[in-house]
Amino acid sequence: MLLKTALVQMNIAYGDPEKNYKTVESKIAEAAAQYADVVVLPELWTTGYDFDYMEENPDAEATQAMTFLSELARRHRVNLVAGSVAKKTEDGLYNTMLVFNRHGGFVKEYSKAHLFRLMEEEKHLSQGDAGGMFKLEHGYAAGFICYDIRFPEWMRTHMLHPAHQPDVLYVVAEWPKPRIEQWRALLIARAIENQSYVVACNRTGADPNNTFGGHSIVISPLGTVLAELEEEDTILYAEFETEEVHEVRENIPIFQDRRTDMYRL
Ligand SMILES: O=C(O)CCC(=O)C(=O)O
Repeated sequence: MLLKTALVQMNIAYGDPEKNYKTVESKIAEAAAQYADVVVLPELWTTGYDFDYMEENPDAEATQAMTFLSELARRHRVNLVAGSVAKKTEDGLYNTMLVFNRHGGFVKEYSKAHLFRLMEEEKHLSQGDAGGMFKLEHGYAAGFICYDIRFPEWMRTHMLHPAHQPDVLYVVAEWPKPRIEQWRALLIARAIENQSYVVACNRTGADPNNTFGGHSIVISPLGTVLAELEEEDTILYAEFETEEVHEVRENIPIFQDRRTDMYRL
């Protein structure tokens, strides 16, 4: 299937959900007017890394965020890989990705599995303990959040799903500028080693502690960069044929050639 993706590389207003909601509403409308099939938002787009706000959040259970996203998906007839938001449950506060289909139907939530100590996530958040697999009209996909991309075994675990191998790996992030070369290198490696499309949306701008590097990027299963931004506040569009993963996987059948009998010392 030909899939048109739209990655919203936005500057997130720190601790100001009202402003971020307005931005996201207009960006989704803009992407839908360009006939995007899937719109991708960055990590923690409602508040940024404002942990004080997250802990006092009036929308603690993300009910408002979910209603808002569902309504936008339905109104604009777009699938949403809607970045992540802070979401409280009885077990803790999570950094949670939300996915909706074109009809506004809730598809998936995935809570960040690997918490990033350099930004003190482990002091404020709980780590998710379930996978990021989901299905949209284009087929199976998996979602990851920022630091997750440093864990190839986590992404590979999704590729080894017994029934459904994902074709597209979605990544949402607030990745700082000083390590943006690592962001690119890690994402290209993840695309090649998993023979999958990687669709990775980062934020731009700054908060009181960090400057973020942008470079939202779409990468083919061969590791070719199909589209990439620098640090501008804009939408990145890229379209690709999801079926191409099958040709790549048949040509160099890495999933058949794994030596699982040897992968322990
Ligand atoms: O791994 C990195 O360098 C950045 C990760 C990060 O910023 C995050 O997970 O929020």
